[in-house]
Amino acid sequence: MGWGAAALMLLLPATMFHLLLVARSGPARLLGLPPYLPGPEALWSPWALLLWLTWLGLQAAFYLLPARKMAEGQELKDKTRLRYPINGFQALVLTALLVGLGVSAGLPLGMLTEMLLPLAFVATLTAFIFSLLLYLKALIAPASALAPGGNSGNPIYDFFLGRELNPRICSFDCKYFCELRPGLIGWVLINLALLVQEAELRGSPSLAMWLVNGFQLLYVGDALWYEEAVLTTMDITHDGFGFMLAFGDLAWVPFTYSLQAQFLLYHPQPLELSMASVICLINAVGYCIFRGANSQKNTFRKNPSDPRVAGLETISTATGRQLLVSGWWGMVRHPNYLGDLIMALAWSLPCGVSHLLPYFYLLYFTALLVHREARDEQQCLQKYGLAWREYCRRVPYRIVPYIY
Ligand SMILES: NC(=O)C1=CN([C@@H]2O[C@H](COP(=O)(O)OP(=O)(O)OC[C@H]3O[C@@H](n4cnc5c(N)ncnc54)[C@H](OP(=O)(O)O)[C@@H]3O)[C@@H](O)[C@H]2O)C=CC1
Ligand SMILES: CC(C)CCC[C@@H](C)[C@H]1CC=C2C3=C(CC[C@@]21C)[C@@]1(C)CC[C@H](O)C[C@@H]1CC3
Repeated sequence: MGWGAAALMLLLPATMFHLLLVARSGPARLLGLPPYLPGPEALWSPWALLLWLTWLGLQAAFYLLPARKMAEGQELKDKTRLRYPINGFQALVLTALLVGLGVSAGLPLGMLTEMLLPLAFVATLTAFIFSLLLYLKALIAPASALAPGGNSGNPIYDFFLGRELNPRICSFDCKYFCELRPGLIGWVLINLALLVQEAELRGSPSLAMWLVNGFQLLYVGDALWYEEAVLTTMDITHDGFGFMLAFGDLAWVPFTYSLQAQFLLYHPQPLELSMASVICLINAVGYCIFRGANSQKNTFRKNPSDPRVAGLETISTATGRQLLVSGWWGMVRHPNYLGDLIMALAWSLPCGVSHLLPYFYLLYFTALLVHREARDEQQCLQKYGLAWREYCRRVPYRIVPYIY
């Protein structure tokens, strides 16, 4: 258990650095060796540390600004509910304004692309230090504040999974903040810097770069616009906050999810307008399924008699909650994952088919969602018992109709 966690703590950062190095190498081979091993001078930069801490501080300040709404989380073990500010989209807009002002005043945004390696290094370092502090904080937390997993007694495993469910400093919720702000907004900022750098190098950004930037901005904008929905995800309601999420949120998301744009900067790809239109269509189909499914479930969970969902067929469960068996949730048991995967494909296609590297996200994400789906099934079976079995009988496919 502990060995597996230790191996992942080495393997995940190593994979991220491998991707960063390979993306800028000539052959850009996903499965090849990295072109060189970076020395300390390539990884460590006090400027990167300063920039990273400023970024975290800025996003924390945006988090603390008055919110348009305060949302309540799920009921906790001690029957209380935490309150969360809904101002993530506001943070995105404020960041965009600030960056826009900076660029018009001469800020060399494209230079950020030269700092990706040291920035990824300080983000990884922060994730380690932060997880250690969270582990120590959990030692003095009451038992009711601990997560169901992550408290096995094996320190390495617990450090990796995270012991406390909702670690907070006063009203500042560390996990909720990290899940949506610095990483997701950082991802689109890195994409933008890559676009600016491409314009500087080649006169204008390529069509492929525009598509990748546009699609991923839509995804991040959507996540922040529907921020409240994250409060019902297993990351917030079930998982502790440890190295896996801290590293995932702060380092993995910004530095590996921007891989397609990184690849395009160093390996420009021609893209016909007709092919670009097909890719836009694929992204639109994926987005409609993803958003349609997520909104249908959220609307239903908030108010089952809402006219938009009142006509859908349902199964009653012993808990008093119902499960949808028609509409998006009657097609497969995770229609939102299907939409997300179709979008992942559309993000890679602008990079052409000559390299496997830009398809890394699609491969990793398929594995992540298959694993996540299995965990969710387990939890739903525990929660809903026979009613869940009936749902599985009525809707036999998990993610892809007639395939899986
Ligand atoms: N880009 C990325 O890296 C990632 C993206 N995602 C995306 O985040 C979003 C959230 O995903 P995730 O948190 O995994 O899970 P879901 O949003 O799919 O939520 C699963 C929960 O939905 C409820 N549910 C399941 N089936 C039904 C039904 N038939 N009717 C009503 N409710 C049902 C159950 O909870 P209950 O009954 O308690 O309401 C279940 O636990 C997804 O769109 C996913 O694609 C997720 C992970 C990573
Ligand atoms: C480092 C590991 C391999 C795994 C880390 C996993 C994390 C990167 C993801 C766990 C759940 C996530 C969610 C999102 C981003 C990725 C992480 C943090 C979203 C915020 C993406 C946008 C969606 O609209 C909502 C997602 C919720 C879960």
